[in-house]
Amino acid sequence: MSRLVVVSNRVGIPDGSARAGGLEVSIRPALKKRGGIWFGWSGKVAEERTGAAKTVEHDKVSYITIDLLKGDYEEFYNGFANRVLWPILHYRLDLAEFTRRDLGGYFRVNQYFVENLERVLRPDDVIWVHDYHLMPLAQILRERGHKNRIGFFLHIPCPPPEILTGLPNHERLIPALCHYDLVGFQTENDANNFSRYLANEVGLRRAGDDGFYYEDRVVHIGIFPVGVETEAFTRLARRAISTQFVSDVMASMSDRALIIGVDRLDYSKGIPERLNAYERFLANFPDWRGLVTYLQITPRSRTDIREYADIGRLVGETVGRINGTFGEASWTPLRYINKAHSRSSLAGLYRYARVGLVTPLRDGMNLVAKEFIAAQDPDDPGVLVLSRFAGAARECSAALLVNPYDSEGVAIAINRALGMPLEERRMRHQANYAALTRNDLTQWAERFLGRLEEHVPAETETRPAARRSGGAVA
Ligand SMILES: O=P(O)(O)OC[C@H]1O[C@H](O[C@H]2O[C@H](CO)[C@@H](O)[C@H](O)[C@H]2O)[C@H](O)[C@@H](O)[C@@H]1O
Ligand SMILES: O=c1ccn([C@@H]2O[C@H](COP(=O)(O)OP(=O)(O)O)[C@@H](O)[C@H]2O)c(=O)[nH]1
Repeated sequence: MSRLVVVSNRVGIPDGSARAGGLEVSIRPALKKRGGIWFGWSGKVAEERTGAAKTVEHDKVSYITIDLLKGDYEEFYNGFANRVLWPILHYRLDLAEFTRRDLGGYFRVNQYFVENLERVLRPDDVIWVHDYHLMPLAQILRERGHKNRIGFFLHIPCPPPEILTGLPNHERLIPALCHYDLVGFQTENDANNFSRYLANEVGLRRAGDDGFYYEDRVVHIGIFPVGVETEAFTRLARRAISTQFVSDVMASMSDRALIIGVDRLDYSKGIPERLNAYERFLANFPDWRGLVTYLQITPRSRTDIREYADIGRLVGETVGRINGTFGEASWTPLRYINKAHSRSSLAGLYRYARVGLVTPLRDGMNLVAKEFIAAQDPDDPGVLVLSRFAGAARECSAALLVNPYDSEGVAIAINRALGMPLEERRMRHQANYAALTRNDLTQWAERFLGRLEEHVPAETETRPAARRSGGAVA
């Protein structure tokens, strides 16, 4: 079996810290099983380029990281990746702030990744690149003569061509993905949007059921919804429920029903809209006042970006308003926490909660939704209220699916979840849990890598040059 080299902006070095972010969570077990290299950013900003990558060896995996310079961090991470690609791929053209300087920084850092990566690359390595930070990586590697099999997985949504074409320089960025052998998406919708873009905007010709001819090669497209380690997470939750941490939370609840939300502080997660829905719930279903507590765990994220600071302020104000309006001396309706929690603590809280609120405005997958399901006691499960715009809604269709923009509808769903009869809760939970076991995290990685490795090596799979411009292709 070839050596696996995973490349992503974030690298999950196993240092025991609680970090919020699904990409790290999803890659770690796959690499642990197969071994290999995990290459990416250290998360540190350095004064100058030393050129030295740092390596940590742990359990068959070499974690190799490089620092970014302040300018790289600003232009690549805060700039083009998170102020342009993140909002646009989450359907928020209105929030994108494009500058040519940031675009330059994006390509410069991708080039820097490649220069460091090729020091450790072997010709038969299988390279798996993750996420929107590194879209041009394969093109740069190919231009430097690397013929490895290279796959790309997009963890976040891919919007329709009508939105993608609003991305400045989309003509350079999106077709760059065709230098990968396999491009994977979370849902059918994302994959179809990408295919429509390639067919209609780039004018590529289809190659079989799942690919397109591009220059002298074929790019394959696949759907690989990220899963969780379902059974392991269930065991974690079973153990965590009796820890001191969860016992302390329970004791503080005075038998009130727990509603829980866990999200990075990100506008894509729909937190203000969710809080408005909770406010509506308290207003429209007054019998529940004093009987529920909503706990929102929201670690800060991307704090140097204005939109993230804005959303932080808005959430803080909304929490204050709700507690001020509905709170009593003996009851706080809403607890809002910015501290990141360990997965074990979260697992225990999910199991104890009666309702999980996962209502992003748009989300690639949302692992919190799947973890909430995995954590439940099958004999007495809580209910998941889930946005229809989260990738997880495809598989977890037995959740109460809601439109996160409709605060009254979400309020009704919260009321329904809290009052749901045991039989219905069990049926919904069983259906969702079965969907998770059909596609857990190990299968996700195996399916992606299996598909990547089943194709003949890139250099031998050549086809006639594709049409590079023009209208739709049948
Ligand atoms: O690295 P950060 O800027 O701190 O952000 C954290 C991660 O957020 C995003 O996660 C996504 O991947 C999840 C797993 O597939 C998916 O469930 C979720 O819907 C996505 O939003 C981002 O894609 C990662 O690159 C970041 O590391
Ligand atoms: O305090 C926290 C908050 C979140 N998470 C984890 O971070 C991941 C978040 O992934 P998700 O796909 O829900 O969203 P993302 O943040 O990647 O957009 C999940 O595994 C959470 O359990 C965590 O470990 N501690």
